[in-house]
Formats: sequence, structure tokens, C-alpha cells
Amino acid sequence: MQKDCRTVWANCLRVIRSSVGEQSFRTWFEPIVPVGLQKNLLIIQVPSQFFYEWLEEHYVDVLKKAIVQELGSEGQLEYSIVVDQGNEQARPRTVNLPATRGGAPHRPPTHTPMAAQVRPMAPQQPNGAAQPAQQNFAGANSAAYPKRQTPPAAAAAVAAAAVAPPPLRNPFEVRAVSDRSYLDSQLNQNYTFTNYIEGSCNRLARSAGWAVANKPGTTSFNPLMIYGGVGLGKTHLVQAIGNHIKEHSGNKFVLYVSAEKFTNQFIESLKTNSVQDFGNFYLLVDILILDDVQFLAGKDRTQEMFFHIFNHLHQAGKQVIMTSDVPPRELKGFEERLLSRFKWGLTADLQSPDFETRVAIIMNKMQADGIDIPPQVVEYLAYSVETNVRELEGVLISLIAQSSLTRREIDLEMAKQALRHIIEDVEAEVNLDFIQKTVAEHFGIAVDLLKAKTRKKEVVTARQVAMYFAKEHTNHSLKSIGYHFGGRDHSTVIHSVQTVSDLIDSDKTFRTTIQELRKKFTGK
Ligand SMILES: Nc1ncnc2c1ncn2[C@@H]1O[C@H](COP(=O)(O)OP(=O)(O)OP(=O)(O)O)[C@@H](O)[C@H]1O
Repeated sequence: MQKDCRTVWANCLRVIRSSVGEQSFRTWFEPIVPVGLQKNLLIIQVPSQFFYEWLEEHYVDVLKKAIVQELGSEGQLEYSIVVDQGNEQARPRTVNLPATRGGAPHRPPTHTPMAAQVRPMAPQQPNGAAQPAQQNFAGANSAAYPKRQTPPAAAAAVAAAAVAPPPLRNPFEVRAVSDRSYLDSQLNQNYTFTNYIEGSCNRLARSAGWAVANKPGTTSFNPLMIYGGVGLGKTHLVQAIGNHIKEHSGNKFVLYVSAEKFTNQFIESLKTNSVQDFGNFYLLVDILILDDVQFLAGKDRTQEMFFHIFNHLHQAGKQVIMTSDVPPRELKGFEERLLSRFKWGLTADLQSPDFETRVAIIMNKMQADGIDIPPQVVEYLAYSVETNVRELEGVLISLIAQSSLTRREIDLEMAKQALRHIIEDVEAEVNLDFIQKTVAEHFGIAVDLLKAKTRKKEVVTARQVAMYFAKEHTNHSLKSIGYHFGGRDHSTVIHSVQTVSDLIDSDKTFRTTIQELRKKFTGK
């Protein structure tokens, strides 16, 4: 009697089931649909390119064994891969199967358009994106991750009685997870769009983030890559996106993970032979936020794993969001195929906040803590800490602590003290105060005169010299230097620096004065 493809595949499944674990069987073999049998060629349909690659990498021998048993040594297997028509970028390319390694030969995979497939268990998303394996994984045994969330109060009793799994001991402990609300997103709820101050430094990144937060996976910003220097708000922004999605599309599983944690978990899974659980777990995710992706540099195997996960999620219309300290083109130690994927969507940078944004950030933080500080203190802080929002926050925290310890109102003097302690390392020992004091002493004038309006010649010269050294020995911008010299603008600072440079060239006595002063700042 002529066999049909279903019977052949059912027999193959029996062989496979005896060779792989239950979890793997459900995850990797149950979703496969037999779609054709031509003599000794069995055609099976798999939900995605990733799925196909995974089978090839991990189960090729098991599949061969099953095919040979069922169709004889001439038996062949062909994969038909479901293609997401609505997402050309994600369209898998034809992949040639590796040369036969004994047993049944393979044929290259064919790619079945999503529309042509008949699979009730893999519904299409509204945007037409294929939703292949992931749906099935969610219902099947899956790898659970960090800690469970507390179920909402109303559901707590039912949950406790019905499913409540015991606390998970390790991140990838395998257990049935039919309710994904048990999975913790690892998001910090304090990071929101509301408290993320917008400025010209972050406008593009913020609006792209907002678009993604409202339509995850369906904009062309997939992946969304945010890059920028230390402490400029990358983590805040991507977590704000995650929190917004969680709040507005409750059933989506958002996961925030740092690249370092991802790497450590992956290494752990290698040690404990649970790489598949690791992979399975990440396939559950609807929105994956990977922070500090530069950490993956040079870590080939972790990159490879991330590559597969990325492909699968992207192809299934899931959103991927990443941060990096440099733009993708400057990332070193990455495989080209991964770098090229980073550039598929939108890359947006974060710059150091400008003065007005810094003022707004300070005001916002102070308001959130219910603290009032005089405008001139806000201005002083905003002028003094220019490059890094985290540092700015450090000064604020220190001010708040001091004010509550000493029961004093925050004033300019206290702000100066706080700055001295906190940004010492930025300016080293040579800070603006020291320069002003040293130069004033040298010229025999009071420090305050450097900041005053007077235009007496000896004061003007001393002021110009102090500005010159401030430019040479501190990290302050021209604008900030001007501010610390009585609120002068940056063109005055440029003019001062130029005047001093010219005098050094033309006036020997003046040159000696500068050399003496410089020794006090450099020790040489
Ligand atoms: N535009 C902003 N509005 C409000 N707060 C901000 C803004 N930018 C940064 N911050 C705050 O600055 C601090 C540092 O930000 P964050 O940790 O997001 O920086 P990062 O770029 O991820 O730093 P790193 O490079 O060290 O990972 C956070 O407390 C964050 O809330």
C-alpha cells in the first residue's frame, strides 16, 4: 500500500521521540508539518529559517536516522520554510544544506510563502508577519527566566491554587509556562517617557523610541539601535520603551537584558548543557531589549546565538531594541552578518545634553523628590556638569543628602562643595576655583574681581590669563568657563585665550609669567 506523508512523518516522529528529550521533541518536532511525499523524498514544513537552521545544527543525525529507517538508505528530506511575505528584509535566503554526512541525503530547502501554508496553529499577525514557532513554544514546555512576577491581586488566589510554580532556581529551568505573565521583564519602572527630558541631544532617538513603543515590531525601526556615550540616557530610553509597551499592550512579553547578562547566561547554559533551553526561552520574547551590545565584541559563540535569536524574532515581526556606546559601523570584534543586521532598522544617537536640557533634567529630578532649589543653583550645576547626566544626578543626590543631614537649605555654597567632592576626578586637582585663586594671587587682586564687571587693565589681564588656563587645564566648555567668570559669553573666552596666546608669542616678560603660573598647574 502507498504510504502518505503523514504516516511517514508519524513513524519518523516515533523514532525521533525515542532519541530526544520530551522538551526538545515538543519544541522542535511537534511544530513540523509533513507536506509531501514523492517516492523516497519526504517534504516537511518548518516555521522559520531559524527553526530550519536549528534542526540542521542540532538534530540532523536524528532526522537522518528516522528517514533512513522509514524510507530506506535512499530516503531524502526536503525542508519547506515559511516565509514572511510582509517583511522582505526578513526573507530568508536559500540555504544550501551541508553535504550529506552519511545516511539520507538532504535537498536544499524551499521557501513557502506564508499565504500558501495551511497551519491552524500558526496564525498570522495583523501586519502579515509570520508568527511561526513562537506561538507554539509559548504553549509548550519552555525555559523559564529569572524571577516570576507577582500575579495581580485578583488573580493571585486562583493562580496560587491552579498553576503557581515554585520559585525558579535557575534562569533556564525548564518548566511548562503557559502564562507568560509569570516571566519578569527585568524592567525598572522608574524609567518612563514622562521623566525622560527631551532636547536637541536626544530628539531623534526619543521620537523613534516613542514610535516603536506605540507600534512595536511594525515600524521600519526594527531593530532600533540607540548609541551614545556614558551616562547619556540609553538605558533610560530603551527601558521607557519597554515599560510603555508593557503598559499598553499587556500580553506582549518584553524582556530587558544587558549584553553582559545575556553572555553570562549563555555561558552558563553551555556549562549545564542547556543551550537549547536558552534558545527556546529567547524565542518566547515579543520585544527584546539588549543593552550595551558592544559587550558581545569578540565573543563569537554568544554572537552566533544572538544572531539566531535576532533572525527568528525579526522574521516573526518581533521588535528588537539595542543600545551601544558607539555606532554600529564602529563596533569592533563583530561578525559582519550581525553588524549588517544592526543597520537594518534605525540607528539614532544620544549627544550630551545642552544647557537648557540639563536645567530641565535637574528641575525634573528635584520636583520628583519634592525638593526646591534656587534658580541660580540650578544654573550653576547645569553649567558645571556638562557631559554626563549620571554625574549631574550624582551631584543632586549629594546635595539632597547634605541638605537633609545638615538641615540647611540648598544654596550656592553647598552646591560648590558638592561639586568639589564629586567631579574632582574630572578636573583632577586643577579646577576652576584653584585656577582663579592662583592667578588672582599672582596678580595681587581679589578673586571676586575676576568675576566682576570691572575693566581695569590689570584685572582684565588676570581674567584673561585665568580663562586661558581654565581652557587648558579643565574639561569646561567655553560657555561654562564664561559662566564661571561672571556670566561672560563664550566669545569673550575665545578672545581672552587668543589674546593670551598672542602675548606669549610677542612679550617675553608675559611669557615668563605664564611659564611660572603653568608650573603651579602642571607641577613642571
Ligand atoms: N534625557 C534625560 N532625561 C532624564 N533623565 C535622564 C536623561 N538622560 C539620562 N538621564 C538619567 O541619567 C542617568 C544615566 O542614564 P542611563 O543609565 O540611561 O545612561 P546610559 O547611557 O545607559 O549609561 P551607560 O553608558 O553607563 O550604560 C539615569 O538615571 C537617567 O535617568
